[in-house]
Amino acid sequence: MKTRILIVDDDPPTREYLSLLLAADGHEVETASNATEALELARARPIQLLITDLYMPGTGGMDLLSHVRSERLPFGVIVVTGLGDHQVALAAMRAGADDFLTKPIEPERLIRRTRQTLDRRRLRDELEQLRQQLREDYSFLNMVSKNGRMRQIFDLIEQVGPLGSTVLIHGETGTGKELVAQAIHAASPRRDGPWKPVNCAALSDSLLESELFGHEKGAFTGADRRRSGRFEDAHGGTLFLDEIGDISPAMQAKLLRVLQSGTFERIGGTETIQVDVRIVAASNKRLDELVRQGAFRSDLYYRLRVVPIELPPLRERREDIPLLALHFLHKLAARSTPPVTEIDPDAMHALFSYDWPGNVRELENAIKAAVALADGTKIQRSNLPPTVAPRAEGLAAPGRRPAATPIDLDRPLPEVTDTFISRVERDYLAELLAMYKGNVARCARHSGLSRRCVTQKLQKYGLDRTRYKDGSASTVIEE
Ligand SMILES: Nc1ncnc2c1ncn2[C@@H]1O[C@H](COP(=O)(O)OP(=O)(O)OP(=O)(O)O)[C@@H](O)[C@H]1O
Repeated sequence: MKTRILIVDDDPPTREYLSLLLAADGHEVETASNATEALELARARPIQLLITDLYMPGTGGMDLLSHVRSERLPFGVIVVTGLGDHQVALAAMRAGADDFLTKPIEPERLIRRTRQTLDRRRLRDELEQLRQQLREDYSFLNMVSKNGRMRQIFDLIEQVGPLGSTVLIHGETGTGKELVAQAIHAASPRRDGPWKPVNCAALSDSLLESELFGHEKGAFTGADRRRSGRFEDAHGGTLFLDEIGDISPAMQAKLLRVLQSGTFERIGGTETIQVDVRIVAASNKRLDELVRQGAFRSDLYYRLRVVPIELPPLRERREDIPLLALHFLHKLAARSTPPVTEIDPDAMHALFSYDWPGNVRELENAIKAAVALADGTKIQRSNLPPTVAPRAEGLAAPGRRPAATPIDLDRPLPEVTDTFISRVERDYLAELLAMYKGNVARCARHSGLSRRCVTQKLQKYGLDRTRYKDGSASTVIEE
């Protein structure tokens, strides 16, 4: 479907020029000569982008912009400013413009920036949709996923949850094995009974045995009183045996006996105890491999894997990354002031591109860290851990940092804060100095600023124009 773009300018030749270029790029274009007409058109039929001149007789582009944003009209806005109108452009960005274009507008720049803004808008709309769907379609007992394999697992949990069969979950670390086990418990008639998890890898053989089966008073040194084990405690509920692949052959034999008979004795005791417990086991090691290597008993393996569940790693269900990221953001939002509720598209792109060896847990931790670092209500790429979003390359000499150059002077400003403005302005001036080899007059002419203003700003940012004379300082700015 073609995108509809509305161009607002009081100057007929400009309207004509912009319309021809954008129509040639495959967009459907409408034009308006003033803000009132533009608002009527935008309300009458949906548009995806509004490109408006800022200076028009009557209601100007800035007022049009604030109408659009206060009415929450769902389209992108690019404002057109005069050469050197950086302050005005920044004010428009603050008021909700997606980008600005400086006159005179070259065709190639118009097309590129229009496409960029449309892409960003599309991404933002998709995120908004995701947010909605997150609440409606994609959650299941504390889990979220839109991935086909995961949805099949959710269906399976619904089916086998009520049956009481033993379940064996396999998945890499952090893929959600415990959450799935909890969901099985929650989907069963035992949901009001006890839920008892045991991490089998964390305990030595003797401690694990006592943890699972309990002990009598005096059974071993330090057993000064009788203690019930997890099997007993889980009576009427679910026992979750995590990292089952790590238990020793001796423990495997003991466990098998309990699973076969449904009975056991406490350590040091003679009383046979019978319990009604559902077993859910999990491992990040492949038990079938361990069986093949002779490290895990096959009879125990088959007893455990009555219902096997294979959890896919996050990199094989990338469509879940934005969904999970927003899910964790919502969970954390209440804890931060102001609440961090958004993820910048660049940051989302980094999340989406990373391989997540630590799976969902690593993603959750990355979002937690980013929320703690976020300045404002949005997570930026720079707030993410460096493993996820590597910092800009650069083998800068000590005390120096690579400039953000070569900066693209046509790039839309992603986030408008005072520090950001200063950084952009400094990088912009450094880029100009490099381009014009330190010639202030030419920098002034290019930027539309007065020479005095350029000189003042160079002083403010500690930029020494003489260092750019021979062209060698083009990539380094003194900190
Ligand atoms: N589909 C999901 N939706 C929402 N949260 C999830 C999902 N999967 C995992 N999580 C969250 O990710 C974290 C790790 O999940 P969990 O502890 O269940 O993984 P695990 O596979 O048991 O990890 P380990 O292998 O280290 O024992 C938890 O905080 C969990 O709540």
